[in-house]
Amino acid sequence: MMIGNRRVATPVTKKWLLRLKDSYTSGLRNLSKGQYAKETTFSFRHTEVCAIQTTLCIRERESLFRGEFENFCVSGYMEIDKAIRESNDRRLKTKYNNAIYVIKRALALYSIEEVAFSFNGGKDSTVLLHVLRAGYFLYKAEQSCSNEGLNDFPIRTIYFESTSAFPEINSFTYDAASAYGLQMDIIRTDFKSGLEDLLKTKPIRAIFLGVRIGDPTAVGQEQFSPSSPGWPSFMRVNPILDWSYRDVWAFILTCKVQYCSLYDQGYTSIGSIYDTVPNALLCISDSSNRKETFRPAYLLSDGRLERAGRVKKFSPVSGSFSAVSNGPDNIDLRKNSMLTASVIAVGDEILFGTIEDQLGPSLCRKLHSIGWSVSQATVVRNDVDSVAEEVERQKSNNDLIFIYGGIGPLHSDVTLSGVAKAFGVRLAPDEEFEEYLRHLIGDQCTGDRNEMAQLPEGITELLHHENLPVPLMKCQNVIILTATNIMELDKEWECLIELTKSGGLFEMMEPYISKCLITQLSDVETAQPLSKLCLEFPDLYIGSYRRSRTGPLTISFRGKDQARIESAKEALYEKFHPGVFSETN
Ligand SMILES: Cc1cc2nc3c(=O)[nH]c(=O)nc-3n(C[C@H](O)[C@H](O)[C@H](O)COP(=O)(O)O)c2cc1C
Ligand SMILES: Nc1ncnc2c1ncn2[C@@H]1O[C@H](COP(=O)(O)OP(=O)(O)OP(=O)(O)O)[C@@H](O)[C@H]1O
Ligand SMILES: [Mg+2]
Repeated sequence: MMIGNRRVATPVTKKWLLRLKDSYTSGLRNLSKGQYAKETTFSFRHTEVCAIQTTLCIRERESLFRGEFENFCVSGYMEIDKAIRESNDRRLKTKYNNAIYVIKRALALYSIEEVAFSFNGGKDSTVLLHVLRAGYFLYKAEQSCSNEGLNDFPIRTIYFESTSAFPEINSFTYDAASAYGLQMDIIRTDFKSGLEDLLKTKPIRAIFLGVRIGDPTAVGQEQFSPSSPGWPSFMRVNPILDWSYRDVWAFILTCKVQYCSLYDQGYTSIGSIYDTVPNALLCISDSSNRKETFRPAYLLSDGRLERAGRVKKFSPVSGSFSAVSNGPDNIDLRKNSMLTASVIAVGDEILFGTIEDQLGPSLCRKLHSIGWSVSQATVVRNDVDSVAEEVERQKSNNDLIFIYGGIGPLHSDVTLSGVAKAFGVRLAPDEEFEEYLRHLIGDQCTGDRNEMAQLPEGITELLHHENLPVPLMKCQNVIILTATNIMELDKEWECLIELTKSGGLFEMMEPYISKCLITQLSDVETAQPLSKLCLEFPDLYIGSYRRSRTGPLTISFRGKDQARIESAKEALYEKFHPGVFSETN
């Protein structure tokens, strides 16, 4: 593959490099030092080759675009079209051609007054801006059989401006609008009412959006999708719906178009200032001055993790993650909030009683230690439907589900199929996962290996950690553990916590505190006062249990507020003679 005057070998040999981070960062380091001669050959995986390719493009680009906004460099639609046609990225060409086809179809179906472009300065929006311009001018050229008089871009552009947008996004949007002569309608209300008002006064029937498969809002959408029930009526046109994260960056870098500067600071998908941080997967920490810097967005190797910088924001007040969804005043009072998980073990042997499940109880303790509640721990049979039914039941009632057992190449390893079925997707081969397996299993085993590399399509995130030989998997809110014993579980848990701290995988809550009292009082004596105590302290979990019918009764208090636990304990003491309770762990 020729990139500029350098040659980078595509991975023709079987020597794939497993450690993605190390291999490509060292590759890129070398490249940036300019040590490689014209014919240097690398053995890289396709994502790495793409990263190197984009780096080379960006370095050319940097020299072209210094001085960004003062001198916004305009790309003509002909240049865009030419850049794609001349590129040897076949996949990008296909994606581009499909998008142009969708745009031409839309323009054939609706008049120019009836269409609008929803533009917000994000990377997907930026791609759409250029593809839409190219599509529009190509369409017009076909119609009029000439290129003359084709300088204006008349498609109405709508921008929902918000005070919670990043200033960089705002200024990029305005700069792009003036550079490309966009006719902007600025709307300062929410999407729905803004669109309602707009559609009352304008004849808009179709809106182009930069939505892509993998965006949470893309679920169920096609290239032409009517707006949802309850929304004003229009057609959503999604020309880049099937583009991946890689395709987006390949387009931007191949066409050398400008994009918002935040993407060079580690932001990979941009929402509001309250719910977006740089993607921790791009973080370079400098231990000498304790400073964190971030690599640019186009270097994110696994596009499925583009939203890892969304939703959670580090809260300096509490020193840990908190949910900040609606603004700074809404900092979560984590003591009162509750997140629930459920735990599913897959294994006929546990149900036969041949094997004792130790992972479930350990996982429950671990979840409690990070402040999560466990709503249910179940064991299901090694059977696709049993797994699917249980996951389906639990996934909407819990924030997270942990599932283990039934992972591997054996006939009884049905967990992934069950998870796929629960989400209504199929299992599909995953190249990246297969590489991990190949490294782990070696080349002796071929048949089963491929089978194991099939993952629920479109919903699986691989959770990489350097201490894990094979990544864990997350399918929406289901985390699939591969541990088969406590030691392996401890290790996987440690990795999950580290990933959470660096990338906001799930939320760490205020841990639970518990206190236990023991007494020789009988159940009959304690029953009524305890019931009353539960009503007085509804925010605490107050339980009681015996380890034997004749031994002492244990009363446990569990909650997140030490003072409340102490008050409940005192309130219980007051209901009985002094000295009948003693404290234990
Ligand atoms: C022009 C436009 C049309 C939209 N139409 C719909 C719709 O029909 N149904 C819907 O649920 N959301 C609709 N939305 C909202 C988006 O699905 C989504 O909530 C929004 O783009 C925020 O995405 P983000 O959370 O990734 O930033 C629309 C948004 C825009 C800008
Ligand atoms: N504030 C907004 N104004 C206009 N259009 C918007 C706005 N927010 C979202 N959209 C539309 O929804 C699409 C999807 O938004 P999304 O945030 O997923 O992508 P993006 O902003 O283009 O890129 P990124 O994923 O990097 O944030 C946008 O491309 C745009 O068409
Ligand atoms: Mg965005």
